[in-house]
Amino acid sequence: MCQEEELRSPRIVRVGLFQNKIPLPTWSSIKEMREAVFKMASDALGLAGSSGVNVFCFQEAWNMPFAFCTREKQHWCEYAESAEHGPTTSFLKEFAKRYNMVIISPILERDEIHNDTIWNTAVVIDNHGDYLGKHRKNHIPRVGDFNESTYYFEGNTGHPVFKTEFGKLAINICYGRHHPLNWLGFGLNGAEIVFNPSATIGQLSEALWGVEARNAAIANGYYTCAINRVGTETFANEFTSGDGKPAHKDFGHFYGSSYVAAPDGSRSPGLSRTKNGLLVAELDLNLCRQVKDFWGFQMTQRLDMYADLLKEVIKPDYKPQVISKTI
Ligand SMILES: NC(=O)NCCC(=O)O
Repeated sequence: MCQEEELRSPRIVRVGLFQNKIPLPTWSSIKEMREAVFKMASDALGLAGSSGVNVFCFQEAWNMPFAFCTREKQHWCEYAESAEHGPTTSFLKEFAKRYNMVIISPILERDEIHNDTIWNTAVVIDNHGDYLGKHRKNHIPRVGDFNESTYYFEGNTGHPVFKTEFGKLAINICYGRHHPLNWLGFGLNGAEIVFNPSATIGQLSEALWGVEARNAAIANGYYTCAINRVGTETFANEFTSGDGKPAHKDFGHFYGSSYVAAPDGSRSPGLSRTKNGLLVAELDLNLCRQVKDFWGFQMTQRLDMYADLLKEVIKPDYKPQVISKTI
């Protein structure tokens, strides 16, 4: 619970987390899909705008089927677009300006300047409708049907924090939530809210979902906003999971359950496991410093000691520091 302070006024920010099913079957044309998904987004953004949301975030790869399970290149790579000037960013700029709202838009990015490379990228549009910057997913899964390394490499944008009129924001895309150092990186750069746009399924990760972003909020003294995709996506062609089981056409159930966690360990209820939804939560950013002052996790974190350890561990001739009884 955030306390009143003598010297600082409350810094209230309203966040909007949107989880959505794809509105059309996966085999629809890209043009039809784009039209339908943009229509759905307009409604969600309108609702967020009328609810006074200051920062809105979509789920990972929100405007396309989560097709990476198929390992097919044709069609799916056509969804990739410029972060700066692509159709999705152009579409969202208007809404950001109209509703005075920062919009975080995780998309499949195509970087035409660098040889048409493809990335998993979150685009940040500021509340004046201007492109502010982008972050590329740092950790790419190689687990189950999450065959994302077929499409793009690990990101090369570090741990950027976007300074906005509504606080210092960062984005830790999906699988990056399993990496405590990734969360730490955004904290070290001063993030006050870290969004975790995701696409993950029941059998794989539901047991971890409520723990990881919440723990990151506690450990790093910032708010976290975990947003998961929702629904079951079925594809035209069968694919295998490399586990000896029969080929199949669907990925499993994306279980939604988006939520917000605070640096004091409290959290919001989660959205539905099966339905689209917009979670609106009001945060007082002053809580970040209050929790840091109280617990002292940052003051006691001994970065120098861990920096030395990491420097040693990455050496090819590193010998693990194990002490055993010699006879
Ligand atoms: N999209 C993505 O990174 N999913 C990986 C599965 C998980 O992290 O739960």
